[in-house]
Amino acid sequence: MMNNEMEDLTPKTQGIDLAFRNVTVARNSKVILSSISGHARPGELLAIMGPSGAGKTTLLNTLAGRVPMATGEIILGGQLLNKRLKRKIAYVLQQDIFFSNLTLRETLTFVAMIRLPDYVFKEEKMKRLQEIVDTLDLNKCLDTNMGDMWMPGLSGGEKKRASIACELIHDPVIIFLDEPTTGLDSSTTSSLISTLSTYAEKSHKTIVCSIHQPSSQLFFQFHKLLLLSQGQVAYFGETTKVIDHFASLGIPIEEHYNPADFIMEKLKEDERVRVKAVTAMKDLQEKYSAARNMLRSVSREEDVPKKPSHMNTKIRGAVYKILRKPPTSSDVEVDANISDPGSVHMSLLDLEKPTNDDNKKWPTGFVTQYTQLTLRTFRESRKRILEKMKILENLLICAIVCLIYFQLPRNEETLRDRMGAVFFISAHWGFIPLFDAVTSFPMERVVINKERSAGWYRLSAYYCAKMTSELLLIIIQPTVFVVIAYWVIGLNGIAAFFATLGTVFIDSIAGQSFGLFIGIVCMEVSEAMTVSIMLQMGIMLLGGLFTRSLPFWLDWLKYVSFLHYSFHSLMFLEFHDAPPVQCASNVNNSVFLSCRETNITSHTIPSKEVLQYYNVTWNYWQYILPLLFFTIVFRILGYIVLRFFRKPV
Ligand SMILES: Nc1ncnc2c1ncn2[C@@H]1O[C@H](COP(=O)(O)OP(=O)(O)OP(=O)(O)O)[C@@H](O)[C@H]1O
Repeated sequence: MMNNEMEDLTPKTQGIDLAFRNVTVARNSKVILSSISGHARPGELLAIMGPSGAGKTTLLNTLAGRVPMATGEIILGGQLLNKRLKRKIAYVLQQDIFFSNLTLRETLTFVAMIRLPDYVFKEEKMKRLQEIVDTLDLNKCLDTNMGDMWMPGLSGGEKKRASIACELIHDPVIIFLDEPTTGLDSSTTSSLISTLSTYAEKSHKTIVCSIHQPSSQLFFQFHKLLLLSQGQVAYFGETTKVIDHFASLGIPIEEHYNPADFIMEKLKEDERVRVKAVTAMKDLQEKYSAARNMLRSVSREEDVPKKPSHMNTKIRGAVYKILRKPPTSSDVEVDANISDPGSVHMSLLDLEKPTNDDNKKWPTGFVTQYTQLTLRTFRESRKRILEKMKILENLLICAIVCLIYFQLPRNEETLRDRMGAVFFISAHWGFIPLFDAVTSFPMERVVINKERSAGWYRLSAYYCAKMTSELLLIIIQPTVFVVIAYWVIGLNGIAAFFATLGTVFIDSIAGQSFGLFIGIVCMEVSEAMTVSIMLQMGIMLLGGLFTRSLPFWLDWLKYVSFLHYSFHSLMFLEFHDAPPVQCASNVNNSVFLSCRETNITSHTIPSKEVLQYYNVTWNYWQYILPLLFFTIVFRILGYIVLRFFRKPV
């Protein structure tokens, strides 16, 4: 059970009022939300309830500033929602989105380090983290993997609490939760809602939470209720007054009936009840809106103290009468003045003056973000890249290559095999990181989008971390492979060995860059895989092993294949300054001039001639520089696509 003693949790910021007026959202000419108004104060837990498809998630997304096409007013602490305020909102999404390979401790430590400002010492950050872990009773699963549908990890309830912990860490002023009880058993649900309710009261925070159909015990833990039906307000007010309100509309809630169940059933089953409830709310809100406008015009006139305003006093009296006596018998709370940015909340505006820290776009600086993201990506990727099965697969492939090409004699008959071995090394270590990278972006896209939407860090910090944290990991396997295969096959000597190792690293990094770019452009694993397989075929064919002379109109294509450069640079290393290659036993069949010349007795082919025969006519750096160029260009292009074409909402 969760720890309801919230004393430990010492939030530094007080919550602020939330008010929204006439929020309307339409998509593809379909109205999803129509003129939704309401408000919540610090210390209150507001429930947004309604049948499936009523618009709860859309409303929460809109209130969190994530629906650009929404119209209406959203006012936080007296100010219209802006970028600065958006960063103070915590939004716990319906799905719990995490990196599955990280433990809860690693996940929460990352969040604390990146979301709490740089001026807070690490010890303080960890203390705050521990308070939240205690409050949400997450101690016993700190070292469990987050997990996903393929890998066992935290339970549904623990994951939900972990999502909430990630949002509470940065001490938000307002918290939105989209159906936090989905998939939880009744005792976990009840414990979660009572934790939220206590947290709202004790820490004076405003909490808005969408919920399907709570039990009656749970229902009354919410201070306020906004009932949605087909995108319209069917009730807004105190939860305790909902029964009286429906009774006043001629819809009495039967005794011992769960009010949430009753209302939802009535709204769903009987269109007349639905229309009645919506119309009553609309009338009520229109009356209050008119009263508020009158009040506002009176206030404006009074700002110009020219004439004594006994007329105004009369109007005021009338307005207050309307406000005191709503048209239904219940005291349904309607946004009378709290949502008015021009009146009461002007005072809050002064209290909420942005500090220098508030004005900062990001909670932490680039260095902290880069360091923390590098650490997290390294931990997450380590388990993926150095997966046991992958290591085994590569060792097996290495063994097969060693058996096939074991101690190749250096003669003309085996020259083709030698070339095949070199091609295999360059293709294998170009494509393994390519395919790994192709799937890595689409797989982490959901997590990154969630974090980018909430403004956790700069895209540049994430991208640089992603580009550098995996470098060390992607060169481990080719190193093992080359160290073994190079000597078993019997390739060129020691100097060429180190150059080959370096070239294979660059090949792998070029492959990874290309893969990352495809992954960013496609963003869906299946689409990215299809594109990569098609490109792999093209790259292989243009690599230089299968085709020596391409039609002139296709010949240029080889220059856009990274494999062309890696293969040719490895060929250069294999035959340049290398021991001579013995001519074929029947020199008349030799393709090399040196072997066919009768006056030559050595019967060896100079390296230069071999290289020329295989069209390796450039020097080493002329092959390596384009490879490096590819690496850099694809990384830059990847960033541009992510930055401008893959923006989260
Ligand atoms: N992009 C869209 N285009 C068209 N209709 C949409 C779009 N997004 C949502 N809707 C529709 O808007 C309505 C409200 O969706 P929303 O997800 O907000 O409902 P909800 O109350 O949260 O539902 P649930 O409880 O099932 O999660 C639904 O009918 C949905 O089909």
